[in-house]
This record gives sequence, structure tokens and C-alpha cells, in this order.
Amino acid sequence: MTAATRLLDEMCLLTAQSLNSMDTAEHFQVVKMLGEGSYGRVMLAVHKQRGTPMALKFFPRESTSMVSFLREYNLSLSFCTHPSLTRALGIAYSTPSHYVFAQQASLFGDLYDVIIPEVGMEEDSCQRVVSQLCGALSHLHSLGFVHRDLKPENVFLCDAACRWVKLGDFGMVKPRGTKVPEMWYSSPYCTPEAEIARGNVDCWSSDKKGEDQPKRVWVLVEPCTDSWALGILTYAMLTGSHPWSETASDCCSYLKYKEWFNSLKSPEDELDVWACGEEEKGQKNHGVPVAPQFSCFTPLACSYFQALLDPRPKQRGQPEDMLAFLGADWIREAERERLDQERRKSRGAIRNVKDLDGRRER
Ligand SMILES: Nc1ncnc2c1ncn2[C@@H]1O[C@H](COP(=O)(O)OP(=O)(O)OP(=O)(O)O)[C@@H](O)[C@H]1O
Repeated sequence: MTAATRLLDEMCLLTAQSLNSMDTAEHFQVVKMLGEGSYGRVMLAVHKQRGTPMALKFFPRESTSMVSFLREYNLSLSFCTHPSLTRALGIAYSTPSHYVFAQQASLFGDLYDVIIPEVGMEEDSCQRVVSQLCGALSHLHSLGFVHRDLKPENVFLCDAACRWVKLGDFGMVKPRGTKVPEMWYSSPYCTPEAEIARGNVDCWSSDKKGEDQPKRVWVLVEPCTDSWALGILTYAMLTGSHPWSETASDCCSYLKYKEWFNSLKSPEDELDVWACGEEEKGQKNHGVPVAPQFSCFTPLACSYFQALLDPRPKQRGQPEDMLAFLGADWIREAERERLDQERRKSRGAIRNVKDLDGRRER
């Protein structure tokens, strides 16, 4: 346990004693909804006396434990001091139906809104986001916390061009080394190591009555979970799609990726492969061509993805190491022209969809 995680526990105990009940309308004018997730609704509000804008996050009391509410609030208040982390504002209270805390409001939506399906976003913007997220994650990791829920919906925008973004939603954050039950879910964001908990034959055991029960697999929380998610999120930003539909040993596109990954046996091999020409590459790469879903990327970007999307958790690259990959091209020139054209075409179409439907479904 780090000093920071001990302090977080202490602060939760102290704030539990001083959480007041309050009527939102007494102090705030609620302006509009900023977003909604599975745990809470977030409203833009203005302080009635001071005029200060803020995001109020409402957690229904019937489905939220006070402990998890206080952990999210105190973590955001005291440890999210990095400019790319969403900080709480020192206001927390309860109403008869909700627990509520106030956070800095990001007024330009979240990353989900700017990633155009099958097209992605501009490479420059993507690299700006990666650079900021590397800082935000490194900050959390250095304090001993792991975010565990990095995805487009949790990256909030402070301007339209992603010059300033903030990672938010700290509901899944856990101290590094905490024992948690491993969960597999059908998503590319799920790490390969979670497949052990997929409900496959190996994971089932018989209970006393001889009936099959899913066997819980306990694992330790590690920062490499965030590294994996950063790799998938970067792919989504650059292409508007995912490299595979689920990280599972029976998913064809994931298998193709693994075959390509395994063909690069050593770091020296890897450098050799990226240094040589297109034709040579197939041979040097032990005859395994680049996995098709990565063929639009430059060698530099391929190395970036292979570092973060390493199926071996212990060898996976850390966010702070990824800064070295920024600044040069990630998308091959021919592919970039096609994506630019698509982006110009789809801008109007996306606006129409949003105008008609409001917020897209998650
Ligand atoms: N501080 C903020 N400023 C602006 N928008 C925000 C802020 N916090 C949240 N949002 C918006 O509200 C949405 C839901 O918020 P959040 O992810 O915190 O809720 P959640 O219920 O914990 O979500 P999840 O289902 O991902 O766990 C976000 O995707 C974002 O669009």
C-alpha cells in the first residue's frame, strides 16, 4: 500500500462523517445534461451566488454504496492534480435520492463524439491526446493507482481540437496490487490475461452438490491494464474502428495479430524488421506478413502498438515510455489521403445524425 492509497482511505473515513444533505436547487442552477453513464448522470450547473460553472455527478443512492462514492470523490479531489485529470471541486453532498459531487466541467463533450466511425480523427489530434493521456496515467500510476476504465467516453474535451483533454470517471480506480476477481468481457479493451476467467471449461469447478459453478479467478490490479487500453484507444482514434472485436483466442483477427506479434521474437529482430524495405519485411519477419488491420500504419506506429498491445502483461510498455513514439508519422501516406477525404465527406453526415438523434447510443 502506498502513502497515497493509505491517505485515500483516511479521507474517505473523514468525509463520511461530514457529508451534508442539501437541496441542489438551493445553491445551483442546473443548465443541461453533460452525459450519462451506467453509474451516474452528469449535469452542467452554475453556482447561484458565485456564477462558477461545474459538473455535478449524481449517483443514485439505491445502487451506489457510500464507500464507492466517497472513494471516487476523494480520489478526484486529492490525487487528480495533473492537468489532464478531471479534478473534483471540494463540494460533496447527499439528497434523499442521490449522492452528488462537483467536478471541473469539460464543455466540449468526450472523445466518443469526435471519433468518426471507420475514419477516426486527425493524426495530429490523436497524438496530442496520447501525449496528455500518457501524462495523466503516469501520474496515477506513480501514486499507486490504476484507472482500469480507459475508453473514449471517459476522455473529456476542453476544446474542439483536443488541445486539452482530461481523463475522468474514477469509479473503477483501484490501488495497484489490490486483489480483484478477474472479469472477461466481450470487448477489445478487455486484456488477453482476463480470458482465463471467460467461463471456459478450465474455469468451472464442482460445488458440494456436484453442480458446476464458475470458479473465481483472483488477480492483482496492475498498471499494464491501462497500457492495453491505451493501445486499443489509440487504434480507435486513428481508424474509427477496433483491431479485433474481442480479445479472445477464438477471434480470428486477434489470432492474426498474435501470429504477427509472435513472429517478432526479439527486440533486435523487431528493429531489423522496421528498418528494412517493404519486400524484405515479409522475409525478415519470419515470413509472417503484418497483420492486415495494422498495414495502414508506419513502422514506428507498429512498434508503438506492439509495445502496448503485448499479450504478455509483464512485458507490456508503460504509458510514460510511449512519449518517445510521438512527433513522427503514424499513418502511411496513401492511407492518410484516403482518411482525410473520408473525414471531409463524413463531417456533414455526422452532424446530421447528431442533430436528429442528440447523443449517440453507447
Ligand atoms: N467533468 C465532466 N465534464 C464534462 N462532461 C462530463 C464530466 N464528467 C462526465 N461527463 C460526461 O458524462 C458521461 C458519463 O460520465 P461518467 O463516465 O463519469 O459516468 P459513469 O456512470 O461513471 O460512466 P461508466 O458507465 O463509463 O462507468 C461521460 O461520458 C461524459 O460525456
